[in-house]
Amino acid sequence: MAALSFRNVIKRYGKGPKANQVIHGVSAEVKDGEFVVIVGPSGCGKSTLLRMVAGLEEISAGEIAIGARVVNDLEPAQRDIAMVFQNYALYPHMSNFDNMAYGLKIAKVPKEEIRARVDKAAKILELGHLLERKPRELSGGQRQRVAMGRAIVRQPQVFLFDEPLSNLDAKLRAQTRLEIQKLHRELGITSLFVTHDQVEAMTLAQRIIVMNAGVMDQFGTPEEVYNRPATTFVASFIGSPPMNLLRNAPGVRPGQILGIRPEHLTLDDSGWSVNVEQVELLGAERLIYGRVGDEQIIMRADESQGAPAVGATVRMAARPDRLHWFDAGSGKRVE
Ligand SMILES: Nc1ncnc2c1ncn2[C@@H]1O[C@H](COP(=O)(O)OP(=O)(O)OP(=O)(O)O)[C@@H](O)[C@H]1O
Repeated sequence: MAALSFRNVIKRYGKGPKANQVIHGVSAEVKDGEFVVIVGPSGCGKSTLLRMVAGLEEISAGEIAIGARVVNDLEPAQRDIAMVFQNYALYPHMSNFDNMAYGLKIAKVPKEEIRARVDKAAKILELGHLLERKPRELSGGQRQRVAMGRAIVRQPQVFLFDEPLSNLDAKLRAQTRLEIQKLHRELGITSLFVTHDQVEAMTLAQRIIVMNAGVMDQFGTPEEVYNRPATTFVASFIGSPPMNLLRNAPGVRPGQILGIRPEHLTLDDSGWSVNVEQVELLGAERLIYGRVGDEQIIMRADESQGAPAVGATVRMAARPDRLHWFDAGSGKRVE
């Protein structure tokens, strides 16, 4: 196991004046044994960051270190990492056992040791009875577990996961998420996990890196990212429905943005006047969509608050201890 350091990492695709810089100086220290999720919308650079750790992309400037070793110039095979991909990348003609054993065979690990390591991984992943089958004879979730098994047997310093759950249906995704958590508890291997899914990020991560167009906007625990978003981008990316960001509401001065999560609004006679445009019933909760002046506002209400009629005018107030203030120019949180 090892810590993982990003030191002012930059990535450009292409050379010369046509070069396209996509990672703009990322610095972060992932602790030994930590599970860190990199999250952000499509194109923000999360896969590029992961692929630079893996050695599948060159690092244009800066350093990546695994433990005490700077890995910039090391081949992927020398980096002591194992990667789990979205599309499993299993060999279809090999049994699941051979798929899991393949990397060890190449590395000339003795046969008995291969058997022992594969059996141990299969036990952790509950794959024991499926080892003699081929990948096509498994479900998507089972295939993903074989892919994880192949990574585990290598006993790497660092696990890299590139959207490994995105091909699974919702139920299997939730189940595999639990398995990955269990795996991390048992093995304690430093892990970097890329996803565009904020729920996955919030539930899996010990800490989250939120990427915004090649810049790391925040690196913090799920609680920090949710309760103290560093920028308006983080505030609107994490949380569903997103945080309300108001520029023109009464009480907001020019140059400021006021952030309020939908669950921190209440119907209260002292609040803003809001025209209700839509009400969505979500089981025990309802979402009330409305307008305060020319801005949209969303409130999450429980049953006790009743449901206003569409077209009605209500008053909404924010919990004063749950206000977030941002600078309108930079989008950064103002303390
Ligand atoms: N080989 C390449 N050549 C040129 N540009 C690239 C290359 N690979 C990625 N990019 C660009 O780099 C940026 C970051 O891409 P990257 O794949 O890291 O994003 P991502 O956050 O992982 O997105 P997604 O969730 O869609 O996979 C994008 O603008 C992309 O177009």
